[in-house]
Amino acid sequence: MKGSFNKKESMQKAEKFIREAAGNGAEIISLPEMWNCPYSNDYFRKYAEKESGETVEFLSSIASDLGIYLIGGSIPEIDGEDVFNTSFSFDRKGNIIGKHRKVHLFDIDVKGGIRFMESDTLTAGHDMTVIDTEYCKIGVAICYDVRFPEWFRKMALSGAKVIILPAAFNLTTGPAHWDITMRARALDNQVYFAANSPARDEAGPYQAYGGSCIVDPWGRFISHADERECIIYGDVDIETVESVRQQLPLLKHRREELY
Ligand SMILES: NC(=O)CCC(=O)C(=O)O
Repeated sequence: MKGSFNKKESMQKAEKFIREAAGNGAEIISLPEMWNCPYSNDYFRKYAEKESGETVEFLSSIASDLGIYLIGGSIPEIDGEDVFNTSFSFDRKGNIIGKHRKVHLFDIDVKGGIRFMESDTLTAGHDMTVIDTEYCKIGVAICYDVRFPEWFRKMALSGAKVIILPAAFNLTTGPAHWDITMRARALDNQVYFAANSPARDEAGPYQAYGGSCIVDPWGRFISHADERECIIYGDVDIETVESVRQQLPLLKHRREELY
C-alpha cells in the first residue's frame, strides 16, 4: 500500500487489504514498514503512538475479528522520550505475540543517491523477535535489519522457518540490492522469506522501491510485486523447509569453532 499523510485513510486502506487477503484464505498477513506514517524523520515523532494507542488497538481487533495472524508492518512507537520503529504481531485472538523494535537503524549516505539518518529521530531496539504459531516459529525484523546476516542466522538457529520483513528500500539501493538480499537471507537460512514494501508514491517524502516478495527456502521467488499497490500471496510448506535442510545441510555443516 502507498503511504499517506492521513492516518485514518491509511488505516481504512490497510483494513480493506487485510480483509481482502483473509477473504482469499490468507492465514498470516503482513503490512509494510511505516504504513501509517510518512517515512521521514519530520514525521516519526508526530505520528508516534504508545503501545496502548489506536493503531495497535485497530490491528488487534482486525486480527481477532478475522481469526488470522497479523504482522502489523511497522509504526512509530513512542515509549517515554524514545521513538522506535516497531512491528507488533498478533495471534488469531488479537493478542500481541511479538514486538520488534528495529535493531539496525537506517543511517546511510550514498554519494549521488540517498542520505537517510534514522538515528536523528529514532532509537534502536535490542531484541530478536521470533513468534510461535501452530505452523512453525516465525522471525520478524524490519528493513535495514536485513543487511546483517548474523541476525537472521540467529533467528534460524532459534527455530524460525519463516521470516517476515516489513521494509521500504529506496530508488538508490532497491534496484541494486533488494532482490538479491531477500533471496540471500532465504537461501542462507533455508527459510521462507517474505518482504513487504509500501507501494511507490511519487508525491510522498520517500520513494519506496516496492517489489514485495516471497522467497522459498531454495531461494526462488514464489511471488513478486512491482512498485504498485497490491496483495501478494504465497503458500508455505514446512516440509519443503525440512527437505531442503536435509538435502543441503547448511545449518548442520557450520564450523562455529572456526568463525
Ligand atoms: N527503511 C530502511 O531501513 C531502508 C533500508 C534500505 O533502503 C537499504 O538499502 O538497506
